[in-house]
Amino acid sequence: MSHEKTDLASLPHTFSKPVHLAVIGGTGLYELPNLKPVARLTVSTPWGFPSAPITIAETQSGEAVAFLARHGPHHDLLPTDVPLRANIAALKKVGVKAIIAFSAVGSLQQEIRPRDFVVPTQIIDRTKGIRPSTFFEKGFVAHAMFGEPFDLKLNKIIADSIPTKGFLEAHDTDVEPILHTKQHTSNGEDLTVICMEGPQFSTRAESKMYRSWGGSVINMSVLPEAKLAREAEIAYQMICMSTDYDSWNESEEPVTVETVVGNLKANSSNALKVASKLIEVVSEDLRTGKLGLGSDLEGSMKYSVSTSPHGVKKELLEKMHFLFPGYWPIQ
Ligand SMILES: CSC[C@H]1O[C@H](OP(=O)(O)O)[C@H](O)[C@@H]1O
Ligand SMILES: Nc1ncnc2[nH]cnc12
Repeated sequence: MSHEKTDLASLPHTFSKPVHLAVIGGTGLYELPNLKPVARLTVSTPWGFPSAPITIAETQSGEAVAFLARHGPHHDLLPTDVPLRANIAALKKVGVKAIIAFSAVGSLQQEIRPRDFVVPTQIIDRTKGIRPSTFFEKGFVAHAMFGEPFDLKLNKIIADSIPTKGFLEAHDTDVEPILHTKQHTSNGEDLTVICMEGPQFSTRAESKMYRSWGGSVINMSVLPEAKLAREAEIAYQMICMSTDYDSWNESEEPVTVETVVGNLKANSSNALKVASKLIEVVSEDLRTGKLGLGSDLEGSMKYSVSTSPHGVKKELLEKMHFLFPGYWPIQ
């Protein structure tokens, strides 16, 4: 169902209830047109403004979901320039406990075909250390756990709710896309997303090296987004939408934006289908607390701090209170 187009600028700028679930849209996914937008929030954070105002939309059954376009509504932010701390902090402020993040990726494996979807379980960092990657700073030191970079409960909900075959639709071809999950790989192996800096794509040698490292797919977006969500105690899972075979596959032209864009339309419409299904399932879980989504992260950062809070500068603690109200008393 596509919803009548609403003039987003005319929406209220406040929303009184906390919103527990967020969808981050990547390349090709700039809105959730099948949901009814009910508010558009401009959230100022100690780390600046997010990539775009956050749209609050409602499902037919009245569940509220927050939507944020990672590269801005007109895709004018390079992967390196996405204000990730502001994005995650703003979502935390509206009450988000779980994030489903979509990303257009290159495939590093023959069996992951363009237009297939992948739910990764591991990450390898190939960014260049030029993206601010933590909410903490000199004067207040903390170390979040990141051995499992994605939320395992969210990962399982996705694998249980979306069938591997028969759910994603073929568009203008007869090849039906597949959803790849760790649960459905023959040997239960991790599916690994390599995160590179970009904005240029990889060389063939790099692409082959990533394959030798066990990489499944490659993008420019999962880090530090996933790290910041973990620090903010938000359950986070990325859903990767394959658009190309990157540069390793010598029987294909190395990836170009044209190839990526060619597959985006089919991917975006499948992403909306996946998002609609997951919004219902995850919202219900967050409402009933059945699986306790996000609950195992609650309070985790309180015990991850190395600095004694007594000597910490007041301004720094005030900044931290934006994310963790009440964790460390301000004297
Ligand atoms: C346009 S291809 C490269 C671009 O696409 C992906 O963006 P996103 O993850 O936001 O969908 C990839 O990470 C690169 O930023
Ligand atoms: N081959 C690729 N490398 C990095 N990011 C991508 N996004 C889509 N395709 C990609």
